Amino acid sequence: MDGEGNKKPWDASQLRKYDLTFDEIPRLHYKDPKIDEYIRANKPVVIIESNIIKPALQRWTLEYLEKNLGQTGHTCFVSKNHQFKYYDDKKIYDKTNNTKGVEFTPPTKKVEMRIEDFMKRVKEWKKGDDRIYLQQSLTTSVGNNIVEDFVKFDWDYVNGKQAKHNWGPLTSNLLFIAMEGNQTPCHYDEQENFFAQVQGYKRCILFPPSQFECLYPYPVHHPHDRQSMVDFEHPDNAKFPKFKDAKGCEAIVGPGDVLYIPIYWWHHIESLMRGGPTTTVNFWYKGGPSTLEYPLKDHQKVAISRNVEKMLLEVLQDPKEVGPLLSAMVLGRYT
Ligand SMILES: C[C@@H](CC(=O)O)C(=O)C(=O)O
Ligand SMILES: [Zn+2]
Repeated sequence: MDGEGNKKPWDASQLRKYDLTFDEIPRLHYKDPKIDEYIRANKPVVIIESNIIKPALQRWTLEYLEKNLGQTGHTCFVSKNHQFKYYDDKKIYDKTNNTKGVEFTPPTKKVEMRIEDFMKRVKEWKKGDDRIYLQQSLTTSVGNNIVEDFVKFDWDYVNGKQAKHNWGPLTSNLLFIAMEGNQTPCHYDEQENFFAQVQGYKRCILFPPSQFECLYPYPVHHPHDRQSMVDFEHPDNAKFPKFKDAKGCEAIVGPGDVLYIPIYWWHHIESLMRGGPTTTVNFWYKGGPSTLEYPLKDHQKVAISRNVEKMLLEVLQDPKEVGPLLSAMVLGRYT
C-alpha cells in the first residue's frame, strides 16, 4: 500500500536485485517552482500531474499505436537477453572498407520492422525467444493522428523550461515501446532529457557525473562509448572495485510522470518484470553553452576528459598507447 492506503501498481518482486542502495528522486507537482531549482542544479526530478504528454496518456494504447504509427518500417532492436546496450556502429571496424574502428560484435541487432509485426512478436513472445525493443524517432513518417496528438503536447511547458535554463535546441523525440523486463544498461547521454512515461512502469536508476570512476565507461573510441562496462547483475568486483561504492538515486515512473535526466547523468532503465509492455516518449535537447566558472561542474570535467581522450587518440593513432602515456603522466606525479 502507498501512503494513502492505495494498492501500489507494482511491487518489489518486479524489480531486479542490485547490491547497491539508492536514494529516492523527488517527485514534484509540475507547477512547483522547486523544479527549476533542481534543473538549475543539474539534478534529476520527477515532474508529476503535468499535461506535457496528455494526448498520449489519453490515446496511446498499443492498439492505437499499431493503428496509427504508420506503415513504414520502424527502428527496432533484437536481443538474445533482456539487455539492450546501445552501440555506435560508426565506431565498428569494417573489414570490407578497412575503416578505422574496433573489432566488435554488436550485442543486439538493429532491424526495421512494421508495427504490426512488432506487436505480434510482443504478444506471442515466449521465454527463451529473442526480445525486441522499438525505438523510433517521432518524425513526419508517423500517422496523422499521432502528429495531431504530438502537436497537442504541452509545448509551452517544455519550451519554457528549455528557454529558462538556456538549453540548446530540441534534437529529437523518441518513442520507446518495450517488452516487460527489457533493460537499457547504465550509460550517459550528452543531452538534456525529459523522459515522459506513457504506459506501464519503468525503474530509472541514476548516478551523477561525479560517479564516473565507479561506473567505468568504455573508452571514447569504442562502439559502447558512454556505456558503463559494469554488468549490474553480475558485477566483476575485481575488475571494477569502485562499483560497489557507486552512489545513485532512483524513481519508478508511471503514466504521466516526466523524469528530468540531466545531461551527462548516468541512467540504467528497465521496464518492470511482469508489468506488461511499456511506452515512453523522450525529449532530447542539446546542452546549453558551457561557461567555465570555477569550481567546474562534474559534468564539465567529464566533457573535458572526453576531449583529452579524443585528442590523444587523434595524435597517438593507436588506442593501446593512450593508457601507458596517461599512466606515465599521472602515476607518481599527480597521484
Ligand atoms: C532509451 C532510454 C532508456 C529506456 O527507456 O530504455 C534512454 O536511455 C534515454 O531516453 O536516454
Ligand atoms: Zn539514455
